[in-house]
Amino acid sequence: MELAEADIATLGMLVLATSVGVFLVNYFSKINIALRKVPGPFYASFTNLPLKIAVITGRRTFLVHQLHQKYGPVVRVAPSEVSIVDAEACKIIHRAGSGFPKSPYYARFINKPVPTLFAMIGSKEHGERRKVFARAFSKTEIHDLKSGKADLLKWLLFMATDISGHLMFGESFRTLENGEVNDYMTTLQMAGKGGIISEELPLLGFIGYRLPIPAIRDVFRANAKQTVLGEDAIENGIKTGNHKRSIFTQLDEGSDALTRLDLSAEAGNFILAGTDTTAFTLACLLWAVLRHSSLQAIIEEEVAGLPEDFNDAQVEALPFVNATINETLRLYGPAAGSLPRITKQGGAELGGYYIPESVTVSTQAFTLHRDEKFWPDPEKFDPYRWLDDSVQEAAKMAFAPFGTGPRVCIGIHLAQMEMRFAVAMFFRRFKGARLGSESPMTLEFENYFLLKPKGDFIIIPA
Ligand code: HEM
Repeated sequence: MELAEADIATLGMLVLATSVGVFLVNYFSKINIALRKVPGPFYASFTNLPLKIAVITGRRTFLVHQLHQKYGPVVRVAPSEVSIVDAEACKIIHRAGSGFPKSPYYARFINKPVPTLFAMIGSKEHGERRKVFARAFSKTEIHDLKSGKADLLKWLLFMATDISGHLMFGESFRTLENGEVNDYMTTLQMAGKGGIISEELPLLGFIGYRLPIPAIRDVFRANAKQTVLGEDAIENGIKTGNHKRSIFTQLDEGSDALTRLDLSAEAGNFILAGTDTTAFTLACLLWAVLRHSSLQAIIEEEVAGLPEDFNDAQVEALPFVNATINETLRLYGPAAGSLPRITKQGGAELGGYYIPESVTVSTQAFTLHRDEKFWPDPEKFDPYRWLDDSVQEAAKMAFAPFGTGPRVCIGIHLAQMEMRFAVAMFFRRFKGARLGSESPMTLEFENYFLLKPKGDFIIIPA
């Protein structure tokens, strides 16, 4: 017994000594000394624990936003991570040839031994892969490809899933028709959360993957399963010949170098990147508009003027519909959290501070989109601000819902077209619809990389 107590005491001393050692090494490291001038909470100079806890509880973007409100546009959020929302500095970090590669953080979005467009780090490798997909995702090609009570988010996810199926595999998943969540959707919903928690807490990921409790185990297995489903869909498409009508037939020079493994990895990532993003944005848009009957009336009037067989160019010409989509992306953009990059060799001067090399610098549109310098009364959902010419300057400096520079979203035209069509169709078909009383009064989000609106979004047709 006495021996056990002595052992515990020794162990305690060891843990304490190790913690003090780690603290001292971190505190007096070159990076820490260089970053001391960067404002931020004291803990950030020696631990990333509060940030980690925020990540695994789905609150990272909001913690970082609070820190910016307290400390300004450049904030140290962890020993070797600085968050930057100074508009000029964000441009420096993301522009072509900036020398700030994506951080290894993006590896959590792949589940294959091959990197994908989204996760590639090297700019040469990324440039080559981007060229292969550039034309297929261009506005012209995307155009040519398209030939009681309702749970809004569910139906929007059905829509986005079916469109993704069409584009990636030449075949719809038919979830809209069947009205049922399929295996692919359940997997997608879990993949983001499972991947991020496993990356932050590998031991929990390891145990979760093996737990005999399906509800928990499936969350940690979703990433791997999503890849298998992607492979199956590609194989099926090839067998049936349907893939000939998919995005993968529009590829440019260099596509010969893509293996079957590359294709299914890219397909898996495209579906992940393109499904929830558009569905979440549309859910927020409909929620925000249906809460303001005056906005609803203007949109209903605009879309009522479209011909029966309207096309995308005609919806793109409707000022209020487009202003409303932009305003939704500003306030409720689904990918507005941190986009981490690594500082280049020799470090850089960003937002008035010297940041040494090899430090993670993350920028977040969530905060940039609420900067009063550019967006007066920033928390107000106000599509009218987009009808004023002066908004152009603000948008150039501080509007980046799809990212900017060479890593800007490749699906931007697809997403915008999908959202324009969905808005036009909804407000033509469901004139006078209203939100059910179950719907949330204010929007709150769960943040596992994407910002997913919380709550039931119930629509009641007129
Ligand atoms: C409202 C809808 C969407 C939003 C807000 C959005 C947002 C973003 C953002 C912010 C990035 C930059 C990430 C970074 O720099 O770290 C990005 C990249 C990307 N997005 Fe989207 N996205 C949307 C829809 C789509 C769709 C429909 C696809 C379809 C395939 C897609 C595929 C991708 C890919 C592959 C990348 C990586 C591009 C590269 O690194 O070259 N996204 N997206």
